[in-house]
Amino acid sequence: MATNQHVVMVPWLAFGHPIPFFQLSLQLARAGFKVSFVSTPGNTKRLPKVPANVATLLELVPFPLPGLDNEQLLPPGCEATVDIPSEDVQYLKIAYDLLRHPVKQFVMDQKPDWIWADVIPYWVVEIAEELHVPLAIFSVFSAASSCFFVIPTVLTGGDGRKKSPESLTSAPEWFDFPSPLAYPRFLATGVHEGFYGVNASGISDDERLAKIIQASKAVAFRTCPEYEAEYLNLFEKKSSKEEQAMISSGGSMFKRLTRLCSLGFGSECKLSKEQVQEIAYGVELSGLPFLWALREPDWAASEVDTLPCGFIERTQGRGVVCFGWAPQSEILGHPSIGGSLFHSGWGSIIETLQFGHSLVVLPLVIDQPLTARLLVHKGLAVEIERSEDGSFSRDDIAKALRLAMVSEQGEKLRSRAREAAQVFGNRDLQDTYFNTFVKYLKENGASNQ
Ligand SMILES: C[C@@H]1O[C@H](OP(=O)(O)OP(=O)(O)OC[C@H]2O[C@@H](n3ccc(=O)[nH]c3=O)[C@H](O)[C@@H]2O)[C@H](O)[C@H](O)[C@H]1O
Repeated sequence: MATNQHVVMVPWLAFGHPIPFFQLSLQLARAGFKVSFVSTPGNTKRLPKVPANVATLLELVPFPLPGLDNEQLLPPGCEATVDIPSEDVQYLKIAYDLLRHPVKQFVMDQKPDWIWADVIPYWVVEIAEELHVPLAIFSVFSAASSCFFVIPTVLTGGDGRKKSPESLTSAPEWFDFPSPLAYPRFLATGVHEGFYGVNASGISDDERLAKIIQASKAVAFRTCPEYEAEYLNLFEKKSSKEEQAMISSGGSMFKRLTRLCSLGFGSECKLSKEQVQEIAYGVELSGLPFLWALREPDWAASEVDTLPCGFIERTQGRGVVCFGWAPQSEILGHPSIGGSLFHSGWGSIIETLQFGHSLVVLPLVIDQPLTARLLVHKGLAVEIERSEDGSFSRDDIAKALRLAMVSEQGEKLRSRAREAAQVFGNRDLQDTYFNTFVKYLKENGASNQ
């Protein structure tokens, strides 16, 4: 059995991806694997420092993002979705796809035991096949979201039928159990276009995912059966893949629920002026203390312009707005945080539930409506009421925050969130899943072929 196997990690350039890939890389290095984490110089600089005790095993491999000819499709220095408007992500994919060349050379030189890829770099398939390196996919999405989109025929090597926007508004026909997963009408068209639409990169996200999944020996999910066993079983039943259930590295258990609410909307959501203002008025109306991680949006001339006039002054002493990239994981682990208002990004959900926080969700893009539906179905979150056109009101924001954080009828929600911490923050459980994952790697790596 190979010892000190070498794993090459290839995450996508959206921060909900490199962070879990980095956490997994750290765990593998601690387990004695050599890990090469491939990204761009700007992104590797934004990751936490590699601890000294694994610095010889975990290497960040920064490949400069190739320039996109002189059309300046991407402003210089933009290396992640957080740096650009949503409509420019297609150009980031073009630049990212050009990394296939340095990555192929690296794999040729290093001869690793594994390539573990994300859902976007479909070109790793050709590299893995040509250089005979086992390929697998690490899904930073939940098993439920993956089951919703990965059509069974794709899993068995057939063509993925492109679903219609209408079909996204109900649970897929291949779900053999009742499921709340579905998109509200006001998001279905946008999500459909984002996943199935062909963009400037020349290949749609669903085709990228299908190519990688079909060529992968295994699929690893950042989750656990205690939360979504029915979806993990469905995925396994519909595919010949083995799948490893595991959860991200947990933090310390959260002991006390106090009333400070943290707000964050991930790295991909670009909130409009109306949305930011309505959220601000809602937080103000709730009367709750808060900490808001707010990235300055493109439409604001300055940080202060982002918020309603006088908001900072009126909430002085009760709330803090942290502009720019905030240390979210650390904030959530702080004993004064009692709950979170999030966009329902899977990474933030895992980070929140491991501390037993009560959750208020405002899903906006990609898989968020699905992860929100499942959280509400399991009694772990309250979702902000939305109108037909997707808009929401400050009153609904305030009502949901008070229900989740302080009101009597929210006690059941809060106690369920505390119970969820027994799973999402359970190190023993995570170690069990991780050790199963390591055993699989060692028994199926290149040197065992
Ligand atoms: C998986 C998928 O990738 C995307 O992730 P996105 O970045 O939006 O959100 P998270 O998954 O919460 O990931 C966000 C990650 O960025 C970290 N963070 C964010 C903001 C900040 O100021 N500081 C931080 O440290 C946060 O701690 C988390 O680890 C898609 O939306 C999708 O919905 C999600 O399921």
